[in-house]
Amino acid sequence: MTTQELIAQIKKKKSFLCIGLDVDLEKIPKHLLNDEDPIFAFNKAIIDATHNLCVAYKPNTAFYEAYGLKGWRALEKTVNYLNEKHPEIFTIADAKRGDIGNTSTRYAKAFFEDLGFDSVTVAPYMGRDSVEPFLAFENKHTILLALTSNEGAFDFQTKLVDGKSLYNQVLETSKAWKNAKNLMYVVGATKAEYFKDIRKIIPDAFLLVPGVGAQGGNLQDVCKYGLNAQIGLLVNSSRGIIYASEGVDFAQAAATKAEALQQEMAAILS
Ligand SMILES: O=c1ccn([C@@H]2O[C@H](COP(=O)(O)O)[C@@H](O)[C@H]2O)c(=O)[nH]1
Repeated sequence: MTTQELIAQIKKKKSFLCIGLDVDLEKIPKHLLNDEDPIFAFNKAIIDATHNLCVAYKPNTAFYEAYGLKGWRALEKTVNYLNEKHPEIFTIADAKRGDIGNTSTRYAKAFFEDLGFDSVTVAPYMGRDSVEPFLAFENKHTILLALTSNEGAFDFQTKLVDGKSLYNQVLETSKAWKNAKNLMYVVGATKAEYFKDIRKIIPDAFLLVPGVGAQGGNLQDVCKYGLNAQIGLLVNSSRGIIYASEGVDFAQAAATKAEALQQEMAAILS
């Protein structure tokens, strides 16, 4: 998907909501456990109920890898379902990959070509040659970890290196990489006070912003400095939406939570 197609979808739906599909069999409604593929059954119901309210879905691959082959098959069925039924939706494999160049190429092929995701999250710390293999794919997007939502972000990412914080160095250095137009960045909603400085370095890039909902991040705070002329934000909520109810009404309850965020976004955009 091109960035322009993503922006057009955001404007049409008045939403920059990304829903995280982090499926935990211990948290999904019990009646689904009788299904042949409970993970996919859960995702399909959530997608059917919420696709008009969001522009992206982000399965975190850890939640699928944890179930071995069954999990990978459910992940594949989920992204196939999205690509077939809702091709306008932006898909994010939250896999946090990155390795030496030839290995990164295999990761990129796995997520972009085999599974057909629009984007994948990548860790920047092995440097340029570990990220450029992902950037080589036309109309696919590499979402680089910049300033993450967790407490541990302060262990390294905010530390000064040559007078600048490490996450700052990640943003500035990566801008010069080949095909940098295919870069987006992860910035946690819990770090809203950093958005002003981040936008000075990367005014035009899209930011994937996890941490609203269960982690306590606030949409208004993120938008104050995070929004740019092309919107430039994908704000993610996972547990806060998909586990709104444990009952048979779970998908409707998820839609109600998603709609509350979408309405807040529509008001901000207007
Ligand atoms: O900095 C980061 C990077 C990734 N994540 C992931 O996003 C979701 C957040 O889930 P919630 O349930 O809405 O808290 C999850 O998959 C994380 O692994 C993040 O939270 N922070």
